[in-house]
Amino acid sequence: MDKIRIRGGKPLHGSITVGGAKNAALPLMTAALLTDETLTLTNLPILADINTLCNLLLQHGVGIRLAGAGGECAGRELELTARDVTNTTAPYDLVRKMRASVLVLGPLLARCGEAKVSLPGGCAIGARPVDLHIKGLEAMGAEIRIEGGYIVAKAPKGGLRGAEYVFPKVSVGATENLLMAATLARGTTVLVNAAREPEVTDLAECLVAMGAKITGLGTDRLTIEGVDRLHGARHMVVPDRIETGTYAMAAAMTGGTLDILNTRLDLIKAAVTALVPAGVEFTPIDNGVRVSRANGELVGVDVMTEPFPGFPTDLQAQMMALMCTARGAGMITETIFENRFMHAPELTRMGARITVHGSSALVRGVERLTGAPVMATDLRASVSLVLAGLAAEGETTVNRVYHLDRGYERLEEKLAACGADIERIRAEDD
Ligand SMILES: CC(=O)N[C@H]1[C@@H](OP(=O)(O)OP(=O)(O)OC[C@H]2O[C@@H](n3ccc(=O)[nH]c3=O)[C@H](O)[C@@H]2O)O[C@H](CO)[C@@H](O)[C@@H]1O
Ligand SMILES: C=C(OP(=O)(O)O)C(=O)O
Repeated sequence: MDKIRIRGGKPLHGSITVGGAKNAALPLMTAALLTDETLTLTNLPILADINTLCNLLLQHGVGIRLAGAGGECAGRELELTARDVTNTTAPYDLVRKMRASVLVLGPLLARCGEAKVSLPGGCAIGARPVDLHIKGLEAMGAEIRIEGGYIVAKAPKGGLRGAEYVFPKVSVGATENLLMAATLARGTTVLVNAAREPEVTDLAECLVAMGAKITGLGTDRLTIEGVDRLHGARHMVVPDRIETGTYAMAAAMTGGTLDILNTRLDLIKAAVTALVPAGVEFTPIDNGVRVSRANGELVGVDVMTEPFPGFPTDLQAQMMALMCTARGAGMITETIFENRFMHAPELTRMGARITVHGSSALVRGVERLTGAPVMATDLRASVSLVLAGLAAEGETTVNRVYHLDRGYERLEEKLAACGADIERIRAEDD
């Protein structure tokens, strides 16, 4: 397995270009199942998760063509054409690799009237059930049973029916699945307490470009009037706000200045609201944002993760790494996932002072972290260890970096170009 070795203590200076959001690109790709025409996605990130979903869509019969993969992010295009859906089963071997695979359920059911999708199962950060996806589709008339680890779903005669569904808790994935299913349902669907994440809005905008009738974009109440068919479209994937926030924290933690390009400040408002009192300065620049420390010192702040527009859980681990070297203490409360502090013991190996009590972690800043061998446990935990390594004194080795490759494109290259001493040790060279 590849590792990443970092010799810390070098301030980062330069510019980093952010890619399209993984968490937008994945649902957008599954939307291709809704039409027999071509959906072209631009600003596509090249990531392990994108490959995994390509493999799943290929076995459903989707034709896929990647253009311009060698160029800058904005030049990347993926053409997806589901002229015929030849297979409505999403097998365990592909679904287990990535939870977002469950997003084929709504589109398959809406387009083909049936779907058999492996349960994605639990994962490191929490149990992550899919009950809301299932209940919402049942409200639209689907008959669903769980059989042999699969969700086996059938639409009623004549197709899914519009319905009102009130989410008992906010779910990004369930909102996306139901939104896609509703575009081809008979009648009107109203999704209440829907997720408002920018990636959900990006999906809704793409569906509208494909001919869907959706109102309430960006709000927690989405109204979808079903249409008979959708057509092809060309859509640019929204910039990755989590990648943006991660590099912003890298600049602040190393005491450098980064221009983060191809992104939008409005996507990370909640992070900015937390980071400014922590001593981070954000200056809007052309096509992005400049980030540095305001007065040389970071200070501890309290942060609670919440659904958008609150502080994103996908930036919680990075925020914890930042607070490890801040003056004073801060409390981080995780309200979305029940097991998302696995980076805490690894950060502690680097000298951090963190006490976890249930869903809260008290982080007391230390003068400096020291390099150590650490283990990545999930995607954002991994990158928090990279951030800690960049700020630490001495050498850090992050093991199991395949997690990182799910969500960060050319991470070590981007950081090295800004002065980080970071390299990937390939398994075969180790
Ligand atoms: C590919 C993608 O976009 N992943 C993101 C998406 O994951 P994902 O869509 O899986 O996350 P959800 O918003 O669905 O999960 C939020 C909470 O709801 C719970 N829940 C969810 C569905 C359900 O049927 N029942 C249920 O109880 C989950 O266990 C979790 O506690 O949103 C999360 C929350 O912003 C992010 O951390 C992930 O990076
Ligand atoms: C948890 C994440 O992704 P996923 O939902 O694909 O596991 C993430 O992007 O941080």
